[in-house]
Amino acid sequence: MEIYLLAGLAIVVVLLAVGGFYLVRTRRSVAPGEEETPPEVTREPKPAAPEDREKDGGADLLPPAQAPPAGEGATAAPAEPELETPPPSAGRMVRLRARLARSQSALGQGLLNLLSSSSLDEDAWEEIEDTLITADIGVASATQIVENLRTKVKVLGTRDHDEVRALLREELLAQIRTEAERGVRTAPHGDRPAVIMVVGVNGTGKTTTTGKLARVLVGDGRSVVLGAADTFRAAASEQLQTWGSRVGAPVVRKEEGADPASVAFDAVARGIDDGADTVIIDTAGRLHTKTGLMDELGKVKRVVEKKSQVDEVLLVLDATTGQNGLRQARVFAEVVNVTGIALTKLDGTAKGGIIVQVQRELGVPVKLVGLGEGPDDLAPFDPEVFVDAILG
Ligand SMILES: Nc1nc2c(ncn2[C@@H]2O[C@H](COP(=O)(O)OP(=O)(O)OP(=O)(O)O)[C@@H](O)[C@H]2O)c(=O)[nH]1
Repeated sequence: MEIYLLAGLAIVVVLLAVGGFYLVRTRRSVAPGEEETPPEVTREPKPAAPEDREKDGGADLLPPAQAPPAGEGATAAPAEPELETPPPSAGRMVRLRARLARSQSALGQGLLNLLSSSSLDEDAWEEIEDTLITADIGVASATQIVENLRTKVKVLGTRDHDEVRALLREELLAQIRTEAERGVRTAPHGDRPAVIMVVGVNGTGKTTTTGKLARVLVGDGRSVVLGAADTFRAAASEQLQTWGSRVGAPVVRKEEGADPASVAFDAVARGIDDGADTVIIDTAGRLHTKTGLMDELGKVKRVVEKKSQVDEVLLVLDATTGQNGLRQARVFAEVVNVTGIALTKLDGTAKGGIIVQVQRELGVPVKLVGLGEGPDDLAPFDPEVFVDAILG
């Protein structure tokens, strides 16, 4: 009997020892954090709910916050990309004044030297006019400025540097100021976002300006949706996605070659669904034929207007392209109702006079100026800051 008891006890001890050994081994093979993972967390990314896809209108909607960072496992919560806080629109041009002064002050200094010289003869007046024309101010405006200055200098009999500067400032401002409202219309209408179409020839800085404008608006506290309707070049949509990601603005995009009007429509639909303040649509601007351009931009506008009115059609113009750029601008103005001009690359040319000429020719104000390749190098145009930068 005792033998049976002892044998029973020995079996229990052996079973306990073997059980303990396996328990320890199993626990060691589990990574420390993993044992807390609830079983229902799956390794597969959750497919989008059908209603979400419907809401996106089938477009490739890639808001950055939802895209998992490359190389990370699907179990890890997608890291929120750090969003940038761009500076507000107010005071931007003042901050960029040094750039303007660098590119434009040779014009102002040349004019001031000529005007305050003791021998202000016919040749000097001709040289003043040539200097203005060389700065792309246009013949009509240059002639008018010279005529007005001649009269004033004669009447006042002045050569004093400060007085001459004040006269020139007045004349330049008179040419640059316009009656038309210079602010970009970005405020929503009730539950509908403001819609801005950005048009222009490729390479002028259209996509960059669209991205920079989104930053200006985000800096002013507005919510923005971007539409990559330049489907002609896949890189343009990628580029816009990057701009949007940096400030948390959703970008509505589709595959290369997709119908630009459908992207624009989806972008506005997304803007309405999201309760966004402003939708900005980057369009393709290849100048194939005038009819082709008219058809494309006309269709984009018509289709957008099924959802919401178009508040602004901003024409992007490269300041370094001079007369060629103006010719292109004329074509755009003929096919679409341009409401404002975004003049880019003003940091790269001394021909800031193009502002006067383009406003005069197209009858629409320059609303924005690009003063560099940096993300915040776009500013609402301020004529006084501009003229003061020219005159030093
Ligand atoms: N220096 C300077 N460069 C600028 C400015 N604005 C845009 N650019 C540059 O101009 C180049 C063309 O800009 P994009 O925005 O790609 O031009 P786009 O008109 O959209 O052309 P696509 O993308 O081909 O449609 C880029 O290298 C920009 O960085 C500016 O104000 N100053």
